[in-house]
Order: sequence, then C-alpha cells, then structure tokens
Amino acid sequence: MIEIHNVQKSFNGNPILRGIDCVFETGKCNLLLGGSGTGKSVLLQCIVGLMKPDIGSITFDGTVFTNNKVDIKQEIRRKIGMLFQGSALFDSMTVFENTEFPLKMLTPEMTREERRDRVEFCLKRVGLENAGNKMPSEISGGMKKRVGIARAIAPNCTYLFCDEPNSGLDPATSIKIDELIHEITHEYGITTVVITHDMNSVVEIGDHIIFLHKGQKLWDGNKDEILNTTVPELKEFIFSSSLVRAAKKVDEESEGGLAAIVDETLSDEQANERAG
Ligand SMILES: Nc1ncnc2c1ncn2[C@@H]1O[C@H](COP(=O)(O)OP(=O)(O)OP(=O)(O)O)[C@@H](O)[C@H]1O
Repeated sequence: MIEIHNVQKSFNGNPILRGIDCVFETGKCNLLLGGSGTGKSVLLQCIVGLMKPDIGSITFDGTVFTNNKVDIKQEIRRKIGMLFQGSALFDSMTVFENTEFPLKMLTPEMTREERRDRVEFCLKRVGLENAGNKMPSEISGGMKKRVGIARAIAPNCTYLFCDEPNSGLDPATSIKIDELIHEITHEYGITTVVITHDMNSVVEIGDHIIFLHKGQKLWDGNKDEILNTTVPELKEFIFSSSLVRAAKKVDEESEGGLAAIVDETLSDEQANERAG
C-alpha cells in the first residue's frame, strides 16, 4: 500500500499539487485519472523520488519515503518497477538484454544462469518467449510495451508504475496491454499505479481510481461507481472521453445502458445534438 498525505508541489510559485491525500491499494490496479496538465506526472515523480514534494509525506507499506535516509529510500526504489510512456527500451540491446538490464543493475548477486531463467520466465509471462533475440526496431509498439512490462517485473517489483501504457497503441492492442497489467497485478499481489486519461482503461482495469483536477483529488472510487459520480468536473471528463469500449461494457452490465446515463447527464441541447 502506498499512502500519500498532503502532498504539495509548486513551480515558481505556481501550485501544481494542492495537498493530495490518497491511498494506492495493494493487489489492485490503481488508476491516476485526469486531463492534461492536472499534475498526474508530477505526483508520480514525487512518489518514485524523481521530484521532492514541498510539503507532505509518501509512505510505502508503512515505511516513510519522503525525507528518509538514503539507504532506506534506495531499498524502496529497488522494489519499484516502471513502465515508461514510450517504453524507453535501449535500441542497441536485444529484447533479452533489455529485460536483463535491471537484474544486472539491481541484483549483482544473481548468477548468469539465474538471470537467464528469470528473463525467460518474464518474457514468457508477457507472451514474448520467442522474441528474445529481436532488436527493438524489429518489434511492434505493443510488443515494446510488453518488453517494458517484462523489464519492470524482472526484479520482482512490489510496486509497478505505468505512465500512460496505452499511448500510441491501437484500441485492440491497448486492451491486451491493459489486461496484461491487470493480470500481473492480481497474480503477484503488487501495488500498481497507472497514469491514464483513457476511460477505456477505467472500465477495463479500474480497481481503484483517483481523479485529479487542477492539482486536487476530487474523487476516488472504482470502475463500477464512476459513472454514477456527482462530481461535475469528473462528469465532464467522462462524457467528453471516447466511450466506445465503456459503452459496450456498461450496456452488458446495466439495464439502462450507457445511453440513458449520458442523456441524464447532458443538457437537453447537448443530448439533441448527440442524437443528431
Ligand atoms: N519541472 C517542471 N517545472 C515547471 N513546471 C512543471 C514541471 N513539471 C511539470 N510542470 C507543470 O505542471 C503542470 C502539471 O504537469 P503534469 O505533467 O503533471 O500533467 P499531467 O496531468 O501528467 O498531464 P498529461 O496528461 O498531459 O501528461 C503542467 O502545467 C506542467 O507544465
């Protein structure tokens, strides 16, 4: 569990995070949801220690990270896996070498055979058991994300951070990547935090969702609750998003269907416009 307490951050006197309190739960896909510029990346950077909050504390499973001793911070950092937005693979390394890289850096005590076994296990887990010898330039965007996930989990991470894992992917590949992140989270009982502004991911993997708006947490809940929100900013965010997959999911699971919820939410004029 990761606990965020009153985290504040300003740049040149411009407040970006205005006192965030939230909890990212263990064994769940926790989504950090919000529009552009709402402070999601700044919060993520504060959590993983790339940026220091001005005020507030961040605690990983009971151990305070902010302002703690360097060795304690390093110990926590070793438990963090990151999937970067552009996958951030090393172009000059094979898929196998990319996945092995954090093991060489973080667990020098592992033998070459142990590393090989672990890399093979992780590549198999993400469905890339036959791609180890390929170079990043030879694989698709979705495969790169899979390598990124394999690399993030290779050192047995306890906390997995994914920065917009669907960026640059087509809808079908996005679903597969979402499902993979969700499965891995539940399978290994890790604490996963996914930055997204994609409502499709919300309905697919939103075990716990935190909605940020202008540097404040305005709502938290799960994917079954979000469409019934009464928070105006969240309503606006939801109904201005692409809801193709959401519509399918909700219509399967509710009597009224998404169309009814949308019509209730929009003004008459907007609803008429939508009806065409
Ligand atoms: N190092 C920095 N120095 C100054 N301003 C910054 C810095 N990092 C972020 N900001 C500002 O903080 C605000 C929030 O940025 P952030 O990247 O966290 O937004 P976001 O919610 O992740 O948006 P997006 O979804 O578009 O990535 C922006 O106005 C950005 O310009």
